[in-house]
Amino acid sequence: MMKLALLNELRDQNPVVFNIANFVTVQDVANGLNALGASPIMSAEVQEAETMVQIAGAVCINLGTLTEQQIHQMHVVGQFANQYHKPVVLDPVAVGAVPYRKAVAAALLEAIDVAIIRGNAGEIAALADIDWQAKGIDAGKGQGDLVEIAKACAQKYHCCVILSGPTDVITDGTRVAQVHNGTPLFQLHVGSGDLLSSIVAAFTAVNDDYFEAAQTACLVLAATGELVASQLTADRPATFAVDLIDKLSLVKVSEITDITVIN
Ligand SMILES: Nc1ncnc2c1ncn2[C@@H]1O[C@H](COP(=O)(O)OP(=O)(O)O)[C@@H](O)[C@H]1O
Ligand SMILES: Cc1ncsc1CCOP(=O)(O)O
Ligand SMILES: [Mg+2]
Repeated sequence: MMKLALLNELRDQNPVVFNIANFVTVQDVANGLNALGASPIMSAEVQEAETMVQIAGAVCINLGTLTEQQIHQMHVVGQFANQYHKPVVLDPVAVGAVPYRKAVAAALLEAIDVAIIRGNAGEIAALADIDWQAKGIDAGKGQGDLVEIAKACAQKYHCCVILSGPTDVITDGTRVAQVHNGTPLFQLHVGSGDLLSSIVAAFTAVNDDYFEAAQTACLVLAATGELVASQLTADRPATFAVDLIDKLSLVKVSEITDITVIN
């Protein structure tokens, strides 16, 4: 069930979201979370992993620019997150294009209980072992039914899955919700997916029904982007990115409710 009141809850609670981020989009993610009403913190040092997890309401692990040292940190952080009952969101960047990354993600998913996996079609299909032609960090092309792919991934890893794209498919392996809001401008801005994953983590920090938290996060970002795009006179990816940060801090529940397209 969609619960947009969670946006106000998030702003009241201002949860700390601990991100193992990539070096490409880290600032967008920090500013986007901050604007929305969460409190981002990034760390790459394994020595402070336990404290970071303790002070956080949720953890987002992004594989974007992984190194061996960081993979070790991801395992340590994930284990502390499970120990302290903090939800983990995994963003499996480019696992559909790079087999090494798929192996890293599979090992993490074996070792750690993850609340939500958030990826594009190419990434989620790869994790579900379904044939798809992913392209770098992008979804690429494939034939399959996106709902069935997302469900297969959720069933395989016993967690919620968000398969994002023009329509976001959200599933716990049985129940399915789809958010149809958004704008193609998201695809012209590198980091839209990373921001979504961290926003998903922020909502899991304030709501322990992860299927519900995932839906709200997808709708809030997609609808906010759609509102921003409706004010632009041409496709301006850079302006879109800046205006998106502004709108994430200004957007009201009523504005999102007015344009919500979900089933
Ligand atoms: N063509 C599109 N139309 C509407 N929204 C989109 C479109 N493509 C992506 N989005 C939105 O962009 C965000 C990032 O998703 P996505 O592009 O799938 O991630 P990634 O950047 O990891 O590939 C999501 O909120 C998704 O709903
Ligand atoms: C370009 C790039 N290279 C490694 S991570 C990254 C950013 C991925 O961002 P997103 O998946 O959110 O578009
Ligand atoms: Mg991505």
